[in-house]
Amino acid sequence: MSKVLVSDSIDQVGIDILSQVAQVDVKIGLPPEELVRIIPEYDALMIRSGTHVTQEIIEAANNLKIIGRAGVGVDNVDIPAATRKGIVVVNSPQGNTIAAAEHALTMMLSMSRYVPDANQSVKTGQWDRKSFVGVEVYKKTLGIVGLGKIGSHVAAVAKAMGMKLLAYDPFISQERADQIGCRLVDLDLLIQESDYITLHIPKTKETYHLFNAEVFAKMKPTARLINCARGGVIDETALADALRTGQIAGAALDVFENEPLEADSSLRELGSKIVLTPHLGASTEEAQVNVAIDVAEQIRDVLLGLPARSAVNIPGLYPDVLEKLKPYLQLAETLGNLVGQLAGGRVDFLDVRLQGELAGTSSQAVVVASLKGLLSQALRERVNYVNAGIEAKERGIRVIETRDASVTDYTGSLHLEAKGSLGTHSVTGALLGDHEIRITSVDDFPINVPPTRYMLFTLHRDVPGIIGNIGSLLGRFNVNIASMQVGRKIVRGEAVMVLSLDDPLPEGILAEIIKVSGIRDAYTVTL
Ligand SMILES: NC(=O)c1ccc[n+]([C@@H]2O[C@H](COP(=O)([O-])OP(=O)(O)OC[C@H]3O[C@@H](n4cnc5c(N)ncnc54)[C@H](O)[C@@H]3O)[C@@H](O)[C@H]2O)c1
Ligand SMILES: O=C(O)[C@H](O)COP(=O)(O)O
Repeated sequence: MSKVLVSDSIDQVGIDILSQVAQVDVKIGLPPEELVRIIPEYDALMIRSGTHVTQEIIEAANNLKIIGRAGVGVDNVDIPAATRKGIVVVNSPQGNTIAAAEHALTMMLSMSRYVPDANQSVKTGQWDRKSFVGVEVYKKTLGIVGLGKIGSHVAAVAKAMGMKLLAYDPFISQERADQIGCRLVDLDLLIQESDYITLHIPKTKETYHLFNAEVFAKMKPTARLINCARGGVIDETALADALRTGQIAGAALDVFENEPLEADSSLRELGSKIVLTPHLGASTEEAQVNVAIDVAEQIRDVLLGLPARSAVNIPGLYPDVLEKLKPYLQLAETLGNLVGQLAGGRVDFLDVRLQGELAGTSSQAVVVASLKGLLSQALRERVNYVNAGIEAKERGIRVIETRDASVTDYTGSLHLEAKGSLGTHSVTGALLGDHEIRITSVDDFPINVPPTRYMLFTLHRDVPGIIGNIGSLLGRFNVNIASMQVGRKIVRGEAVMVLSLDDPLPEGILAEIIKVSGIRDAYTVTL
């Protein structure tokens, strides 16, 4: 039975789903060295933002197939290391959208009306109505940085509260911003004109300390900043200075560069100018049920050999695409394996040509499947849909994709051409009505054979006697021929012969085959 480690607190509904297919161990708050020690036992790891899945942990994770992040942000997982190791990483892109958006709005309002401080004052026996005179958000300008799922929901609610909306997001179209009712502007203008700025961006190289001393100097002195996205997008030391010196009026933070926030952080000493919560954006009952179900189902599926619906490191393999392309992916893997062996080791170029009906489909998954097949001889079970692209890149394989919808020999066909240590070779394949794979050309010679485990390909002159000579040679070595076919472009010109064999070719026989008069070249392939 598979084993799943749950190392952050997740809703019981997730544990129940995982328990259908695996032994589930819940161990929260493990020190990193303990995680490194026990991770080899596990097939799957389920986390939230509390567990940092470092390269060291991934390298030790010799049985791990999937890391499930019950939430959105995967910046606490070393994705390149997981990808290289062939571990699929999944998240729940939408399960906590509403919770996070509502938390940002809560922070905006409670900061504006001093709710946390007023509450504290009443609870400590006071009745102070003078110190907590707030400001309204109505008719104020809200600058939204990152107009994705959470930013868009914040925009919809803020609009209903009568706020004017500005947005900065270099990856969002004007049309989308118009739909949401936001004026798309550059970051500088947003910083200068906003009364409130709310951040809904991921933490990346580009967004690290995006809000820094220079930015605070440009903000209105009455402006307030909200961050329910990720710690690290704000320079916290510069923010504390800006609040202390009155450069800006307030801040409300749910996320921090280091979590838990250090006990002596200067952010804790800014009184009513700042509202702080301990990363509670996703902490609603509804969101926790959503993300636990979403991610536990994906872990269960992957452990059962099914695809994941929200993998962040499998290019192009969305469930609907996958369902349609599944038979073609098998074709691509088989042809990739075949052309890789014909081209010899050290392939440095692969052309993936999608023909006929296939030319109209999303090619990314077909390319990944072709690469998986191509690399399977070298990497065996170490290569999968997760790491095929990165492995190919690291081996310096240049991949190009071409499309030719005009090819109509079969409904859809795939042509792969590879250049390797044995020169440039190509294969084409198609699917029959029942999804059976057919190899339909080798080095542009037309054939029609199903792939089999052991195959022999020869390039020869189309003259009498060759087929008989090869047949008797194989007979002498006790190799049984299951089927044989010749493909040629012109009579008595060059031709290829394809033999399906019941047994692998014994050592040394290929050299004997090449010596047969008329044979130019011979290749043996194991699929
Ligand atoms: N506080 C919490 O508990 C909590 C909960 C959920 C999500 N989050 C965080 O909120 C953030 C947003 O989540 P989402 O679901 O809306 O993600 P999303 O992917 O839907 O939206 C992110 C948006 O940021 C934009 N973006 C990327 N780089 C940018 C840049 N340099 N400048 C401006 N915009 C940029 C993208 O184009 C995208 O539209 C994430 O960091 C996520 O981890 C926090
Ligand atoms: O990215 C997210 O989904 C949020 O930051 C939530 O994090 P959490 O699951 O640790 O609450």
